[in-house]
Amino acid sequence: MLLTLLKRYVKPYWWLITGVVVFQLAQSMASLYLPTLNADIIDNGVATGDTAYILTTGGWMLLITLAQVACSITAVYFGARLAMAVGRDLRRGVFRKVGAFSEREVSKFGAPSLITRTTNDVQQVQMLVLMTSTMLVSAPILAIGGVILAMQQDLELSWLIAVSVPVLLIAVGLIVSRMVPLFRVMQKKIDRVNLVLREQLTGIRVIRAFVREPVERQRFGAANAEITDVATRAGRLMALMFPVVMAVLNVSSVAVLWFGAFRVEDGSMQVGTLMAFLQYLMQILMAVMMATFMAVMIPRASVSADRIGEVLDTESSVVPPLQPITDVSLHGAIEFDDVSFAYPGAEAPVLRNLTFLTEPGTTTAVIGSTGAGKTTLVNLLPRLFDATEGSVRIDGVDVRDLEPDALWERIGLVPQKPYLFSGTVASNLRYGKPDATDDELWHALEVAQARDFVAAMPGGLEATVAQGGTNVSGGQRQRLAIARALVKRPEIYVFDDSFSALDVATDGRLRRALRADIGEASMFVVAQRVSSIVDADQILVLEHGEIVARGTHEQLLVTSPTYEEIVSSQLSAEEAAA
Ligand SMILES: Nc1ncnc2c1ncn2[C@@H]1O[C@H](COP(=O)(O)OP(=O)(O)OP(=O)(O)O)[C@@H](O)[C@H]1O
Repeated sequence: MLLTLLKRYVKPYWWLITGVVVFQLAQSMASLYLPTLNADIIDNGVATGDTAYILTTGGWMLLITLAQVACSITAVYFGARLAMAVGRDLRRGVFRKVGAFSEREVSKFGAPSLITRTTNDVQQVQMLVLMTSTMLVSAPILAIGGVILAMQQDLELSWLIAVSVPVLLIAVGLIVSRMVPLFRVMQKKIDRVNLVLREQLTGIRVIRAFVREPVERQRFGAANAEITDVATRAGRLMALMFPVVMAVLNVSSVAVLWFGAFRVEDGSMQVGTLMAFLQYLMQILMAVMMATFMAVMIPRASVSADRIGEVLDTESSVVPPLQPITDVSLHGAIEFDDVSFAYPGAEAPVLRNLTFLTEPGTTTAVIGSTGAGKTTLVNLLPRLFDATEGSVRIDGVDVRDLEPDALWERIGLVPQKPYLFSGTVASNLRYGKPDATDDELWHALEVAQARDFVAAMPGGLEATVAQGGTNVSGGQRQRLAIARALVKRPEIYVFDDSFSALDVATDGRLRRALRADIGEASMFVVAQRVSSIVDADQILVLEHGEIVARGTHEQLLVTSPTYEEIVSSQLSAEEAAA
């Protein structure tokens, strides 16, 4: 997966890769040339006391060193740009994919894991690109070139290379092989910490109310301890790497100097040659070390690439149609034709053989006990889920055949738990229609019975809204969400239990204003309270996923014992409260 991912995401930046390769090549060549000049200056300048030779060769060495540094910096610059670009594109790719997911896929991965995959996992791949771009070209050139040039300097001492390189490889290889399995565990542990943290933040009020802070602290502590434990084990191994490498490097240097000194003594080798040989051996070992760094990075990034790939390879279960119908003017006639629905993984269907038709411009209400399937029913309209059997049609067109954006543009959904985004009242209201004027916003607020409280907020339309709308009350949030749907002016409004937090008087005013304001649009209202739906053109009574009765309030009072029971239970509850 790592290779496939890299091929796909690195390819567009071929010019940056070319830059990296060219400058890496140049700086490696310079690195390889410097020890030869060094030997030259010692043997032909220092040894003979030729100052002029020292100065000219020294001048060349200085120039080459400067060029090497410049090439090295430029290569790193190109490499860093490449890594950042790949990281950005990957994050965008994952984000877009997740944006197209239906609820089914989001719950399959879990939101915290999707966040880790978009952030931490992408960062691992990005780090690999950065490291690779600085080492991939120079490491093999330094290793191979170093071996050739060292042998050229002195063939007899080259057995030292043959010994020290495998020793370093084996030592580092042993450490790396123990680190790799820890990485997979580590990413899972990060997922876990994210999950606990997220639950704590979203459920903070419940945690306080149930005095569960110590328990939650313990839960977070346990997740945190697990990640620390794995990270410590990986860190311990990583810490071992540096001393091991240094030990091999130092022992090899001493061995070269020891055996080289004998050859210098018997006159078969010059001091400069010995120094050059030593420098080449160091370069070779450094290259081997770079390779082992890669050996650490690759498996780690590979784990992350697999996790990113899983997301990228997952197709939304709500698939867009092959030949989408875009050119359609919807009037809002909704038809459920023998619709059944079961949640993924659940055997029993939540909705069973629903068949009904609503006329354009009318109000349809759904009532029933909790868990009867009301929310599930309305979620099928904007394709938050697709029907398992049967079809949902708008003006005769199956919602699965409509171009998804065309469908969503025409539906104004106010979910049971409306979500407000961080920003201002105005930015939230303009969510579905960015160019709406202030007058349009105030009008929508008026209809949603929200004008007064928004006017009283500091800044009015520009008043700050916290993430999730946590700085406004539940009822205010509901009314802002209704206003947001109204600003969009869709053909079909879906209110899922959107009036529950309103008092009966406000509820009544809001419904009257709504019906007058939305004109020809159709309305689908899920409600718990009979008073919210008495004037609906059609009421569907849902019981255990089936429509057990259908009609107007007056008709149902006569024909449906279930509806009559709901009405009388609510009346007696109101009388008891009075
Ligand atoms: N995402 C889900 N995965 C699995 N089962 C679900 C899911 N959402 C709801 N259910 C189940 O489907 C059934 C119907 O739920 P739904 O939310 O549609 O009921 P409802 O009539 O809207 O209830 P309420 O009035 O309490 O909101 C319930 O038994 C519920 O447990």
